Formats: sequence, C-alpha cells, structure tokens
Amino acid sequence: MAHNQVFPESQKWLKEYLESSLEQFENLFNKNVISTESIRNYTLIRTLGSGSFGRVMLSQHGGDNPQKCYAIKILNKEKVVKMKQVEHTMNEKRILLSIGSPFVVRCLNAFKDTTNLYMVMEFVNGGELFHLLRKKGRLPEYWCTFYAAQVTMALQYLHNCSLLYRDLKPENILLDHLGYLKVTDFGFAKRVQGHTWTLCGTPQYLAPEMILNRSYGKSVDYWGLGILIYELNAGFVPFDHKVPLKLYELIVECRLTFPSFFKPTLRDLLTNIIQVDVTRRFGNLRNGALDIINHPWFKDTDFRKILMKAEKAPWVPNLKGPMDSSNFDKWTEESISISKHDKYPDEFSNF
Ligand SMILES: Nc1ncnc2c1ncn2[C@@H]1O[C@H](COP(=O)(O)OP(=O)(O)OP(=O)(O)O)[C@@H](O)[C@H]1O
Repeated sequence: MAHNQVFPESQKWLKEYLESSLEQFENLFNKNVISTESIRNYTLIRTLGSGSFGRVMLSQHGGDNPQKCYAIKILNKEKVVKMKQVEHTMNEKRILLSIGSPFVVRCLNAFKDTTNLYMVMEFVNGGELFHLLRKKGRLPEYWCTFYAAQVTMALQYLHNCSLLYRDLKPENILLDHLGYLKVTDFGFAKRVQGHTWTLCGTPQYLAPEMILNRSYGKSVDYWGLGILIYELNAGFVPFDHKVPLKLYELIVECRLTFPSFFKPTLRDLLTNIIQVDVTRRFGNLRNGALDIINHPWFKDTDFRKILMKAEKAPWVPNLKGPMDSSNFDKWTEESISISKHDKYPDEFSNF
C-alpha cells in the first residue's frame, strides 16, 4: 500500500480488498510454480490473435469438460531470444500466474517444450474493446466511465502489488460474456519496487518521461489510462503522427485539445492525468488512484458495485455459448511443430 495514502471511511472496503489481494499475490509470486504439462493434452481449435513472437489459440483440454475453453498463448523460444524478450517473457509468466484481479485475465498454467512456451489463460470470449470502439466510432460517456472504472481498479491492484503494466491500449482489453473487461498481454509487465528505465509500449500511448529516457514508475500507466479514456470518448487518440519522431514531439509538447462534446468534468480529469509533470499527474500523487476514483467525472459510478460485478454492463456481447469465438478476427492458421532438440535449455529453465 502506498505510504500515506488516505482512504476515506466510505472506501475502507477498497483498502481491505487491496490488502488481502496483495497477500494472495505475494504467496503465489514467491512460489514460481514450474509445470510439466504438455501441449499434446490440448486440442488447438483456432487462432484468436497473433503477436510479434507467437499467437494465442482457442483450445480445449483433453481430460476436461468439453465445454471448457482456454486461450493458450504460444511463444516461439527462438523468436523470443532473437527479439531479446527473454526477461520480459519470464516476467510475464511469473506475474500472470500470480495475479488474482477480476479485471485481469486469469492464467491457469504455464509450461514449455523444446520449441515453445505456453501460457494457458481463461478464454475471454467477448472480443477486444478495440473492436467495439472501431465498430461504434466512439463510446457513450456512461460506457466510458464503466470501462475506465475497471481499468483504474486494475491499475490500482497492479501498482499495489508493485507491478508496472506498461502496455495499456484498447487491443489489450478484452470483454467477457457479461460485458466486463479484462486486461491481457503482460509481455511488458514488471515487478519494480522503485524506478525503471526501459522504453516499451505502443507509440501513441508512451508517456513523455519514457520518451525522454527518464527513470519512471507507475506514472507511465496513468498516462496510458488518460490516453485510453480520451480515445474511448473521442474515437481517436490525443496525439498522433505517422512519423514516430514527430509523434514523440507532440507527446512531449502535450498541447491537449478536446472535441467539443467533451464535458467540463472529463476535460478536467484528462488535463490532470495527461500531464507531463509527473509530480502533478493524477494517479501518481500521494493518494494514488483515489484522486481518479473520487473525481467528479465518476460521480455516478459505483466502484464497489463494479468490483463485485453487480452493475449491469452497458454492452453485452452476443454469444452463442462459451466456445463462440465469432468476436475475434480470422487469422491464417499455422501448425505447431515441435523439434527434437532444444536450442535454449538454460534461457527458459525457470519458465
Ligand atoms: N485470454 C484471452 N482470451 C481471448 N483472447 C485473447 C486472450 N489473450 C489474448 N487474446 C487475443 O490474442 C491477442 C494477442 O494476445 P497478446 O497481446 O497477449 O499477444 P502478443 O503476442 O503479446 O501480441 P502483441 O505482440 O500484439 O503485443 C489479443 O489482442 C487478443 O485478441
């Protein structure tokens, strides 16, 4: 828990929730379980998404209830090594297996073979928030408060466990069958007690302190939250340019303008989050995420009800059953080949 953070009496439930979830996280994180499960025990059905060094596949486990589906992230060891992502991948596995937040995708198992690394996650079947946003153009303000409340609580949970997320964007936010969201892709997540320096993330979402090569902490995630809230409400990001260097100049200059339909409370919140000065950025101050949670833009948002998933979601995906994957793009399928020889036995021994 951040030092000196003052929870009002009416938000003691949030403090208690954070304290107990930190204890659970620490217990699992310190264990770092290494599993000997095999991909041969799963039937791989189709690709749900593809990334730089692997893909995520809809799968079923041979011994299980046939209705139960998983999303398995499959990373090729060779690509991970060549792209210098060994440490990031080890962080991803250990962190994802230890997290227990209603707004973060659950990882149930992780294992490896000679060729690949596998992370077995719950299948979140409503698709990416990105697709919903592109389909609708922009989202009604009430929808945005509902989604932003969950991302804020997800970040508060992660930071309370000393985790930086570093890759917030609508592509990494999935919707479940109830219309609640779950953050996925912990490829850049890291446990950091103080500060760190690595430049990573998605260009339009990068915080100025990262671009300027300064050491940073949770401030970068709150900057990302500001960009996300802006994008959900507007349908576009506040800073964009096809030339990366120009984009970075725009971010560091931070001349924020708003569409005319942005209400004063939303403008005020965003001005305080999309703030270059980290000593003034909401989320990064003494009261942490509470400055955002208690901001007037959220005056009609019941965070407690949302944490309990007792609020009806503004949009519920139309699904034919737990295996329905129609909300995901079609990808060309590739078969998984497993070689006899392991070229990287040491690099991933702790995976
Ligand atoms: N648990 C899940 N349930 C359903 N779909 C998922 C799940 N996790 C990931 N996906 C889908 O797979 C896509 C890629 O996942 P992820 O971002 O973790 O992979 P990545 O290889 O790190 O991708 P990138 O290189 O783009 O960051 C996601 O955008 C999402 O569409």
